[in-house]
Amino acid sequence: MIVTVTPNPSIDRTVEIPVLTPGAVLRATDHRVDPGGKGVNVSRVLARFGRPTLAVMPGGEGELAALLRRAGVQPVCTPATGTTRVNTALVEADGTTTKVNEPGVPLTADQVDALVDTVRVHAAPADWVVTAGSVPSGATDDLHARITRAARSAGARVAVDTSGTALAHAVAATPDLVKPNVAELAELVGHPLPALADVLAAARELVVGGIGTVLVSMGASGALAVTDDGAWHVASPAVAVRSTVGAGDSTLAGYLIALTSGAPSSDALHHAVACGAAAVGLPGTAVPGPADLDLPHVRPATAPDSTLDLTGEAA
Ligand SMILES: Nc1ncnc2c1ncn2[C@@H]1O[C@H](COP(=O)(O)OP(=O)(O)OP(=O)(O)O)[C@@H](O)[C@H]1O
Ligand SMILES: O=P(O)(O)OC[C@@]1(O)O[C@H](CO)[C@@H](O)[C@@H]1O
Repeated sequence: MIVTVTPNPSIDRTVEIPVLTPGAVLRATDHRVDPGGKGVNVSRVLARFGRPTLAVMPGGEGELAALLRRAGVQPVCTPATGTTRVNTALVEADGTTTKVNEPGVPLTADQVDALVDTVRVHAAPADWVVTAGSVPSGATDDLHARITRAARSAGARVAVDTSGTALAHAVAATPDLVKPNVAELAELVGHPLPALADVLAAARELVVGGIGTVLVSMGASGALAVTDDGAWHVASPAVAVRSTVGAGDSTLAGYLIALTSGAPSSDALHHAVACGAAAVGLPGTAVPGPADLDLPHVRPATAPDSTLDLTGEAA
């Protein structure tokens, strides 16, 4: 069982437009609504792969909980007052995505404590707890670190996907896995990472500091996994990009699905990249299931090629 935690969940609204012209009245060619938030998306992928999962999140039994149940995910709602935020993605015909994320429902100190306590309870029977996304106002930037410590004290392994100061706090709590993208990792280590060699060095630094696995998603350049046992890179296959929203969450879910099936890190990374690539081929925040994967077209994991230039990815 994998429990996910999304302190700042969302309803994701995607509007497809031919091209984004600031200041113009744009006519949508299509639109859709998905449950959203990083942990929520990980749970949705797990559910599509038939894996048991719970999605812990602040909020009542409203529209988001109903959407999640329809997606086969059991929500665990913790106390919060307010309406779930709506995050809007404007997706152009070439797949370029502009995202507007609302701030979300603020939490009181008691509501933050209730979230952490709920995680502790549900972490006890879990193999992994994934805590991910932004920190809502009212909570402090050490929220994912607190959740990491609570889940670990209950015996679960912990994966974190967040950014900025919240990621720095989480790293100090040494979770079992972190999943930054290149820009997030660069901010964490405090310098740009223009080549795969730089990303590898930064990831190794974290592993030496006590993080079990650093899984770096690198957009069109695929993903890198670094553990105590080694480092592997898997390139992304060429994909017609429909929407990149949720690709990182699908990558993390794909990694954990394979790992908890007993796969070694190299094969887990292969599965992760297949899931990420499948996600970008789907509209909005739609997430992949087994039938969406094109495993034969994803190249096997190799030792990272230090000369690979990542310029073009956010470095
Ligand atoms: N343009 C692309 N072409 C092919 N694959 C892609 C592309 N963009 C993303 N991917 C796949 O999706 C994975 C995750 O992408 P990315 O690194 O952009 O995640 P992210 O920044 O965490 O995204 P998000 O926060 O929106 O979930 C990549 O490792 C890759 O497998
Ligand atoms: O505002 P945050 O919490 O950083 O990110 C929220 C979000 O952009 O992340 C998911 C994609 O990873 C979306 O479903 C959601 O809208």
